[in-house]
Amino acid sequence: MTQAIRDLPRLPRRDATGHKGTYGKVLVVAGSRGMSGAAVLCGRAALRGGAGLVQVACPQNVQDVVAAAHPAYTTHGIRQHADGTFGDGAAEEVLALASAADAVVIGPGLGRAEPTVRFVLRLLEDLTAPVVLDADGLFAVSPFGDQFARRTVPLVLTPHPGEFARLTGKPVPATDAEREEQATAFADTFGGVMLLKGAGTVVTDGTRVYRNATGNPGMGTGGTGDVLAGGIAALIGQGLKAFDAAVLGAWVHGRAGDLGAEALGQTALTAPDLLDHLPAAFKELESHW
Ligand SMILES: NC(=O)C1=CN([C@@H]2O[C@H](COP(=O)(O)OP(=O)(O)OC[C@H]3O[C@@H](n4cnc5c(N)ncnc54)[C@H](O)[C@@H]3O)[C@@H](O)[C@H]2O)[C@@H](O)CC1
Ligand SMILES: Nc1ncnc2c1ncn2[C@@H]1O[C@H](COP(=O)(O)OP(=O)(O)O)[C@@H](O)[C@H]1O
Ligand SMILES: [Mg+2]
Repeated sequence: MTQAIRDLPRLPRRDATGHKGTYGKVLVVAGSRGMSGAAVLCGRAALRGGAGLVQVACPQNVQDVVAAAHPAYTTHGIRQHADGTFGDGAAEEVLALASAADAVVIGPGLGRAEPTVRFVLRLLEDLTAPVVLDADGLFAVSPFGDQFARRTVPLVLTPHPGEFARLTGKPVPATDAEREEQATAFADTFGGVMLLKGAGTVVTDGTRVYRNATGNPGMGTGGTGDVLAGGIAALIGQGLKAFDAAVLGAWVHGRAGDLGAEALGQTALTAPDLLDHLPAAFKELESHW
């Protein structure tokens, strides 16, 4: 194994008397017509990540498809525009759901139309639970401005290099050193957690910097990032601080990818295979309880 488990944040042990209320309620705000899979992968990852309860909020037109993809999360069909994206008034519906959430993921598969951007901005204004912002959620805040700096509610941004470039307005960082330097400067300025994905994912809060060594190029396949976002939210829901959840989430996600590649090879690996290998990756962490 490339990184010692003892050097990672500890996976919270599950108390003998714990119950689903103990392990966090995760709300996934994701999906639109044509991208229901992003919501499914994220919701399933939150379950695999150990969340006590997972709710998936998606536009009405994809609710049945999302619900049919897994029996263990609940789904909430939110009002929509004619094109199958979150509609006018959707933010109020989602905020009502989020009032009971311990962590919220916003972004996978939302789309990028102007009303969706406004929807995301409205959620970020009013949410009081920690947020993992990914994919089209990141698009909505790009380029990243002062209005998001020093938020009191924890915010974890999980861009891939293309999304990071959109956030910063600069070209994609060319070297590992540049990735680390730009990610750290970004996190320092906005006061949250930056997880810059790709080979050698960097996680930083502007002061601490973790470079992840698990994972492999087999993970360069659609939907693997949606799995990561759901997993991090689940760890926040179990009580980890945002930075620790991002570090442990990156490690276990990459480890699932490595176990998946051992079993299946890199070429044929798909995002659902990561979900299937998360149990073995988590068991490695549990062996250190
Ligand atoms: N089943 C589904 O419904 C899926 C939906 N997805 C959604 O599809 C939408 C578009 O997401 P995309 O990420 O494709 O869109 P983007 O246009 O943001 O990113 C794609 C581009 O980013 C750049 N990029 C990505 N990784 C890079 C790296 N490591 N180094 C350098 N450049 C890199 C590349 O130029 C790539 O073509 C999002 O809403 C996303 O959540 C995806 O998550 C895939 C699965
Ligand atoms: N060569 C690689 N080595 C390690 N991890 C990788 C590699 N390529 C991709 N990944 C991982 O796969 C995930 C891809 O996320 P993302 O680009 O958001 O995918 P999607 O949006 O399709 O879900 C990230 O966690 C990234 O770190
Ligand atoms: Mg992505």
